[in-house]
Amino acid sequence: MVPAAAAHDGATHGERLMLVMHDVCVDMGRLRLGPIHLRLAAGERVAILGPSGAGKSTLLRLMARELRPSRGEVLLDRRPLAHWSASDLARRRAVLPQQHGVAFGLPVELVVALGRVARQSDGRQDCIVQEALAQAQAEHLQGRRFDTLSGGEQARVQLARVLAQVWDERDGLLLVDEPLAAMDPGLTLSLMQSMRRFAAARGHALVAVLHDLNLAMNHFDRLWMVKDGQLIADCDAVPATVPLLEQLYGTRLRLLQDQHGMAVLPVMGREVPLTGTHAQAQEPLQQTLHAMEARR
Ligand SMILES: Nc1ncnc2c1ncn2[C@@H]1O[C@H](COP(=O)(O)OP(=O)(O)OP(=O)(O)O)[C@@H](O)[C@H]1O
Repeated sequence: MVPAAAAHDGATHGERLMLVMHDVCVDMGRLRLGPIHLRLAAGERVAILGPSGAGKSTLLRLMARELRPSRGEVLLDRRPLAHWSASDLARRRAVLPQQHGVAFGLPVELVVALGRVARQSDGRQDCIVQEALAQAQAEHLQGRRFDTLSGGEQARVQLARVLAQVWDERDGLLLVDEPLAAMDPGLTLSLMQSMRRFAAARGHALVAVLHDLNLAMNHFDRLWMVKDGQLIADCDAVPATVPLLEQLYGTRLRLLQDQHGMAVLPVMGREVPLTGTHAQAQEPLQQTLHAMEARR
């Protein structure tokens, strides 16, 4: 498909480069992810999109150093991730996995405080835990056992844990995998705004794996589109990317737009021919990319 760099070269507008992936590959069972080349600037918000099983979480785990690449290198602040000590890395970046697997009966406050374990003397811990719970709209869950909470309540406590982890950092990195999937629409919106405010106030970059196209289009600067283990596009989250999204999912999409933002709706029963197998499908894609190039 189209080289990702054709649409966006990442961090080339004078921003401070935070994370670089160079020629990264990893084998995950039947899926080979990569080679991936990516650049992320401090303070950017990027949504990772793609069909189920495409390799989105795998990409996030490589950025988090939860997985080591079989080839290539991931650099954070120009230093290979492999050279970071566990405690330095824990202070600099926080990871919210899709499945957090904390099934034991810890109190909510302790689950959030787990985000602070890399700090040895931390006089502000109790205060930060409280404030992180408030940001994640989970204050009222204090005193409860984590394993008695609903899915959406557990997700908010886990979100508070990652906020607490990078609470007093500058220019850190938040890596979150479907963080709002278990939330109702009102909570989804207010927690998305909370995450944005939190990241913006500290200069943190925010990278989120998402299935919600509307969140991606309205709250993120950039989209990384992953399909079959390949990064097929790296582009701005603007209406002109809708044809790319149709190619990504093989589904016709309808874009609605007003002064409040955009909505992207799948249209039933109208499949898009996939690029690579149908030459004519290349056309809207090329036009979109040329339009993006022209805007730069
Ligand atoms: N530890 C593993 N061992 C073997 N295969 C794996 C492992 N982890 C992931 N995979 C496979 O790699 C592929 C990509 O998985 P990944 O979790 O990155 O997909 P995804 O795009 O995040 O999917 P979803 O949207 O369904 O969460 C899948 O086919 C998955 O089965």
